[in-house]
Amino acid sequence: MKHMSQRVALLGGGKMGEALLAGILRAGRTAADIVVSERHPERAAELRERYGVTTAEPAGAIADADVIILAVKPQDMPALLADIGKAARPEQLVVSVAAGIPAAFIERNFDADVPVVRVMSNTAVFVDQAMSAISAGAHATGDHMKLAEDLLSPVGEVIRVPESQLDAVTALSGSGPAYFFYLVEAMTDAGILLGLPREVAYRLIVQTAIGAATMLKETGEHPVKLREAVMSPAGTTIAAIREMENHGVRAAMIGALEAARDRSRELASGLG
Ligand SMILES: NC(=O)C1=CN([C@@H]2O[C@H](COP(=O)(O)OP(=O)(O)OC[C@H]3O[C@@H](n4cnc5c(N)ncnc54)[C@H](O)[C@@H]3O)[C@@H](O)[C@H]2O)C=CC1
Ligand SMILES: O=C(O)[C@@H]1CCC=N1
Repeated sequence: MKHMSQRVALLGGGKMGEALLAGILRAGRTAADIVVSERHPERAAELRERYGVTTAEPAGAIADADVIILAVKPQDMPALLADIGKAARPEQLVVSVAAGIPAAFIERNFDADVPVVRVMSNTAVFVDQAMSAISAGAHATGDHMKLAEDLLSPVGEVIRVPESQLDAVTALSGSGPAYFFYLVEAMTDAGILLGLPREVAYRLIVQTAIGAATMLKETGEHPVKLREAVMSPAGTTIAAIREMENHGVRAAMIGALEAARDRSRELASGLG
């Protein structure tokens, strides 16, 4: 089936759900082919109004779907699977964007052998600059993985990883946008401390971040080389880098991402 005519059921209309909905509509899918299930009525109404999609309860939403996207919080996944476990069919593809929820957990909540592809994406889906990693569950074939790639590639980059790496992926790129927003916040505060108006500081930093990311992506140079090209001997940059090393910023980042990976692992514990 041409993937653009596939019918999609999106279960969970929150931040990631809306990012994906907006993205797949931008990619050319029609609202008529998408049914959203969102348990908060006012949120469901907002999505109907904004995107022209229909909404339904989970079991109703998946009835005619070719692809079922699970975009609820990990803690809400067991209840959602209880709602759709008997209705999901082997000819459908389930795509779960939930952090930490193993494909095997999702599979064993279905009566049939339903193919599951896990995805760890991020909110940059909103601007078609997402980083998505996908992993196959036990019943997912190469065709299912291709289907998931076709769903996600219009909204960003897609890579395939073993499911065992998805907790680390969540720490790096799933949560990753927040680390950069946090850094921008801190640098903006520094700009204010140094006497710049907030909006000037913010504009300087955001464009510098875009420039640095573009240099990393387009030059293919190692970040150490790119950093050394900025660091003039006895100059301003090395003065800042020394302070960062003195404050253990590098170790803090490593510890922070390890904590995110550990939390992703914890999300799976106690699922039953
Ligand atoms: N927010 C992010 O940047 C990212 C989130 N994720 C994952 O995406 C999933 C969703 O995260 P968010 O969108 O941030 O959460 P959210 O809380 O914004 O959205 C979840 C939505 O699902 C709805 N929901 C819950 N149970 C439901 C049910 N049984 N039927 C219908 N709707 C139901 C909630 O009302 C809520 O609107 C999570 O599993 C998260 O781990 C993955 C990558 C990035
Ligand atoms: O913070 C979280 O748990 C979700 C998963 C990755 C980004 N947001």
